[in-house]
Amino acid sequence: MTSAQIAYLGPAGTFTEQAARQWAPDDAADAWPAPSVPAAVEALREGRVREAVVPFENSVEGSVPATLQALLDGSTDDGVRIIGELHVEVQFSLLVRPGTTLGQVRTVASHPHAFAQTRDWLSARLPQAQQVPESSTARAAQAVAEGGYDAAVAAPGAATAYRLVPAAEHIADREGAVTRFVVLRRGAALPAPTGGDRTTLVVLIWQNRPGALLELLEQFATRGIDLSRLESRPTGEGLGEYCFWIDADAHLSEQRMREALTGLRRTCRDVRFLGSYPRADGRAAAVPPHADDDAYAEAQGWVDRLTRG
Ligand SMILES: O=C(O)C(=O)Cc1ccccc1
Repeated sequence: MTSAQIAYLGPAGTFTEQAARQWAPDDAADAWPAPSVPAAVEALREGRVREAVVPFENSVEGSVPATLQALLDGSTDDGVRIIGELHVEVQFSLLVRPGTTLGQVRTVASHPHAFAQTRDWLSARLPQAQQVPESSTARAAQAVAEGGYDAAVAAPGAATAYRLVPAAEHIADREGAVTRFVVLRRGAALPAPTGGDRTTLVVLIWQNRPGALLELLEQFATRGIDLSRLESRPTGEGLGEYCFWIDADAHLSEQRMREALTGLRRTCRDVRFLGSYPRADGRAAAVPPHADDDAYAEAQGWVDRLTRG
């Protein structure tokens, strides 16, 4: 692989490629289709690419475990940060080699998230077909072109790249499914606050301490910070050992977020900061008057005056 500007979950024709093009249209010609999410993140850690675009979560199926794991796998401070996010509406087609009919399909390949979003359609229309997970929808389409499977659940646009044709289109069980992609950089300056930002954290609480999760949530609640995502994931250290993935609707440069983070650092076993970045939907955060920077500055000034006497 030569040095590229941007890595994405490949090969060509994935939804992640659509997200990468949307993020950096000028870098499209110099993008590297990584064979997996960990490979894309690794290329970033090794400085072979400037940015990596990876799928993070989906409105139907939830988070993409490979991405969460890849983000945690580095050293505690490898400098890899989320600097942006994108929402992409995904549509699925069943792609086959020209001449294959629906009735001839015995094996279907795709990314597990694509299977999850077309489950009802596949069980109604291809109840006998074997479903084989692949690293991405486009990898599945490529494998169909190579003769490895009869069909792939993939983006409509993948048909052109692999000379396939749709045996069925619009096969998602729910219309309007949205996938959230994140853009990663290593050693990047913190993106400037916009007033509609998000901070992603991974927090380990002390086990066997009653109220530990409540204490974690209070760090945000008392500082007027809305949480848009909270997910517990196993740490891999044993049954019952969990970490919490949190998206908080505030930027690290805001005092309320800095104080929440200080509180987490004091009271939790471990805190990983994965980035503060603008929300894809551009929605401004509703900051209660008691939690804006002016309120913090006024209160801090009062305490300082009391201290000085
Ligand atoms: O496999 C792809 O094309 C991806 O980009 C991952 C994915 C799979 C299914 C829905 C959204 C993203």
